[in-house]
Amino acid sequence: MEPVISLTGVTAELGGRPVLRGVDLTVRPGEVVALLGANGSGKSTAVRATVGQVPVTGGELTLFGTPVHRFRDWRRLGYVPQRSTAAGGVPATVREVVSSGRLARRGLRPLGRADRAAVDRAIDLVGLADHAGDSVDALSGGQHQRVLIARALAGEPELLVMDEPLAGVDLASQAVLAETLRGQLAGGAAVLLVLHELGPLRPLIDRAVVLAHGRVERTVDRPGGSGADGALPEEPACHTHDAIDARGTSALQTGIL
Ligand SMILES: Nc1ncnc2c1ncn2[C@@H]1O[C@H](COP(=O)(O)OP(=O)(O)OP(=O)(O)O)[C@@H](O)[C@H]1O
Repeated sequence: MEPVISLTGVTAELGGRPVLRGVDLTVRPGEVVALLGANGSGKSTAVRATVGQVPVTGGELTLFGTPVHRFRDWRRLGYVPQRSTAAGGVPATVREVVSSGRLARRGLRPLGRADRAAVDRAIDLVGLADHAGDSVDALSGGQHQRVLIARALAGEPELLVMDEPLAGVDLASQAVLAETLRGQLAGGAAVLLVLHELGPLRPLIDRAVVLAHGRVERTVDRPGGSGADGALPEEPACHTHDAIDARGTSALQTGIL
């Protein structure tokens, strides 16, 4: 089956510094791949390169078989950026922000019945039906994150790319997201997501890819499976710095990160 995302020896630079130093990564239809790694290891850059926001300086990156620089079919892809970079200060309601997720599908046509139904479905899926008319500025951080997820879902994408979708989201909402993703997967979607903790998404993940210094350090298949117990700790600490306690000794015994 043709991969929906394929990175082969991908390099990228930011501010003149190499950030991705030859990343290989494949996501096939229906797969969920998690990108893990310490702060600064290149996770967000890999994701942003995948959605065409960071230019690739070497190697090959294809989306649905097309080199990313020639890819135009963005309606097939839903993107949830890191929260801090998204929609800050925009005076819009939840429904308006989520409706913008239909843009790539409908262009400049007014919202049709199918568009409105998809928007309502997405808002419902993330549990914000009671807040659809609220200003996003009035939402909590975790609710805001759910709006961004709903915006991506509203486009009914074949591929979801999410940068830390669980950041600032409480456990109950993480479980809601896991259920939502399960529904997307049942519909055949593929998912690439940056995570700091696998949390309730663990059983859904086909492959965990750990980045270090802009390269793939290791790959763990089926981190939720029984055979992966030794490879992934119960709940990986994702920041190397977090694993160092006040005395400067490592608090992590078996962590992959
Ligand atoms: N705009 C920029 N200009 C220069 N360097 C940058 C820029 N953005 C990020 N970097 C650097 O690129 C490296 C990778 O950053 P990236 O955001 O991809 O890491 P990350 O793994 O997603 O980290 P985190 O877990 O903190 O989100 C870091 O060393 C960072 O300092």
